[in-house]
Amino acid sequence: MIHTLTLNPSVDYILELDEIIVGGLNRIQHDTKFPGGKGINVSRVLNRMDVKSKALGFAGGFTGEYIVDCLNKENIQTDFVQVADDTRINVKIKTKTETEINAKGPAISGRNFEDLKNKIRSLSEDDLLVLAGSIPSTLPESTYEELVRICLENGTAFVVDAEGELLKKVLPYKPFLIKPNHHELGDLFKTEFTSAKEVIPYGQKLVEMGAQNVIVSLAGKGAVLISDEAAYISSVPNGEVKSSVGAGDSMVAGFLAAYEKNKNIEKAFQYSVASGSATAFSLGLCTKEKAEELLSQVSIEKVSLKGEI
Ligand SMILES: Nc1ncnc2c1ncn2[C@@H]1O[C@H](COP(=O)(O)OP(=O)(O)O)[C@@H](O)[C@H]1O
Ligand SMILES: O=P(O)(O)OC[C@H]1O[C@](O)(COP(=O)(O)O)[C@@H](O)[C@@H]1O
Repeated sequence: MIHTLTLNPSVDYILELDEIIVGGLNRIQHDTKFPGGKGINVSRVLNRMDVKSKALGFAGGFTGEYIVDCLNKENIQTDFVQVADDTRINVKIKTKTETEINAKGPAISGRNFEDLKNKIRSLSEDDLLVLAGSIPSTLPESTYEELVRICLENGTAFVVDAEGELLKKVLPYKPFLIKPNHHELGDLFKTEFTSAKEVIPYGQKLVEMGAQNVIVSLAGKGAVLISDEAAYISSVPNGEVKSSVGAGDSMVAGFLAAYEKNKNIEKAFQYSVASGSATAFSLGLCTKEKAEELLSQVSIEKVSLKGEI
């Protein structure tokens, strides 16, 4: 079974208004809240795609209760470690552009972390763990590395969607999939990208460092999948972006949902991009119907890499 891990979940509070007056009183035209955090978003999209998953992580206080409640109401199984402080609230301000204010999150005690490790220890080779998002500030940057070592011991495959050192440190353990966006990839290699093609050699470096499959998303400019066999460049559908919060997570969920059905990397990548765009074109996360409606607009070009690495 797929398990998702959100070490720093959030209540995502989305505020819509024409413009924001910094230092003034702003009245909101429309507001919504969602249970958020990258692993939770993956579980919610998987559920919409009829794939069962269990959401793990840390949750505390009234905000933690809200998240667990929302997930259970959607029929998503949860097994969160209860922490003393409140789960964070992340504010997403949608004007003509999107501004995100992500809070730090609660403190995690040594006991909390031990409890979580015991839950990861209970996974087997029939399971897959998705480790996604930032970690609470009280945990060290080696946290994901420590957890994927447990996966390796138990033969549990894993996927990582994280930035910087968190991501770098898990590569030697051979993640099945990683999904940096082009900014995160640029930060890793101290460079910038303007097109999908430019990303390929850097994706290949991540494959050399251990990743089995690397998806790099470039928002409206397309996406790239790189493995040791080939690279695929994808177009993205045209549409009006309503909110791109969770678009990256929808790509991870779409990829896993399709791969579980057909074990075909190229088709899973196409479904992944359609799912990301379906979320970008929605307020909230995509539905299966919306993702499938966009599928025919996602064209994939295969680029052979044999002998080029
Ligand atoms: N302007 C856009 N037009 C179409 N699709 C988009 C747009 N912005 C984002 N997406 C979809 O969402 C995916 C993830 O977006 P991106 O911003 O690159 O990732 P992340 O959410 O991880 O930062 C893209 O690959 C694409 O499928
Ligand atoms: O847009 P993405 O990258 O898919 O992820 C969106 C999710 O990530 C968050 O911004 C949290 O991100 P971090 O875990 O990296 O702090 C949530 O508020 C939101 O639900």
